[in-house]
Amino acid sequence: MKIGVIGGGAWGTALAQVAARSGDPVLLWAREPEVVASINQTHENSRFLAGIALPRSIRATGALADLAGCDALLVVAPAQHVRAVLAETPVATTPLVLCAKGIEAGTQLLVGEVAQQLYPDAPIAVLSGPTFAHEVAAGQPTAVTLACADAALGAALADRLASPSFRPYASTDVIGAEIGGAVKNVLAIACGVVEGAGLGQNARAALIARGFAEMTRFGLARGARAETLSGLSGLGDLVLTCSSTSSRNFSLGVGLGQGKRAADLLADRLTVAEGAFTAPVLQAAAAEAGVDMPVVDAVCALLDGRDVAAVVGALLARPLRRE
Ligand SMILES: NC(=O)C1=CN([C@@H]2O[C@H](COP(=O)(O)OP(=O)(O)OC[C@H]3O[C@@H](n4cnc5c(N)ncnc54)[C@H](O)[C@@H]3O)[C@@H](O)[C@H]2O)C=CC1
Ligand SMILES: O=C(CO)COP(=O)(O)O
Repeated sequence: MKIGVIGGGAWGTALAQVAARSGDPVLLWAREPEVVASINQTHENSRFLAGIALPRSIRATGALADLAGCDALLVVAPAQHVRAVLAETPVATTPLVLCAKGIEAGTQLLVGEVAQQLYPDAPIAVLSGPTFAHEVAAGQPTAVTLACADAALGAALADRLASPSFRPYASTDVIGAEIGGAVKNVLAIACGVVEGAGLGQNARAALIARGFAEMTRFGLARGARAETLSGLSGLGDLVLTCSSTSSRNFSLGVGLGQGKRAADLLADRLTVAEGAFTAPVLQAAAAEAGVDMPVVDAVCALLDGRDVAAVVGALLARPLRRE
């Protein structure tokens, strides 16, 4: 199975390396000419994944047309850019494995739904879980959810990507796998705020638990299965991203908690903090579905520039309720 990767950021590059562990050639499309040159000439992505030596079997291209002929495509562009990039990609019936974590602004579609809308005849899979790119690239043990409605194709993709340090778990719940990754990014911002504002470890644990309740309510309303939400792509990724400054979303929250402005924190960022884009879309989608998501609402208020103490105070002053 010849793998193509769409997106030469940290995660696309790490996944190209995962796919190359079999010894087979991997073709990676990157948007930036300097990334293409860096991978092809120095076998390193010095812009997005510096310090990791890549095998020569990974070749980079700046032309999406070159991906024609791949047997499966890993889609690793940021969520808000998946539609534009996929629209230029020769796909037809090639299986698409969505690896971005987010919800499209405007349409409220998960990235797998965007891909399905563009290519109704392409089988869709989702790869998601607790996966900091630099740990995966360094060969540290990692487990993910690999969800595909076609269980046989899901198993073939899992076999193709598995290695002693990368362990995919099969699922057929594509929606559930996507919702976990999209929602946890927003909750990670909230946990970063707790850190930045010095609110303590109790508050962080409470946010993880109550945030997971929000993820579950929203996920079930969108048709996700409870066991997927409590698995690697949901609770697993939530715990990872809510506990480490290696998370871009958590780090953004730390800045907000310190009273910095979202616009300043996001300006000139080289890397993507998906939760900042997902938060308002998720808030609107939850409101339309009649799902209560107070932590997500609080993150939106902070991204809009509201005062940290006022937002935290309002969250804690809500009427008491049953767990
Ligand atoms: N970095 C990580 O550890 C992980 C990231 N992800 C997800 O993978 C997706 C990609 O993130 P990273 O690889 O980390 O990106 P990154 O933050 O390392 O790099 C930014 C990426 O955005 C791309 N980009 C910027 N503007 C663009 C545009 N207009 N059109 C298309 N692409 C554009 C850049 O080419 C680059 O590939 C995100 O959804 C992220 O949540 C998922 C798991 C782990
Ligand atoms: O999705 C991730 C880990 O699973 C990466 O998280 P950040 O995008 O917050 O860095």
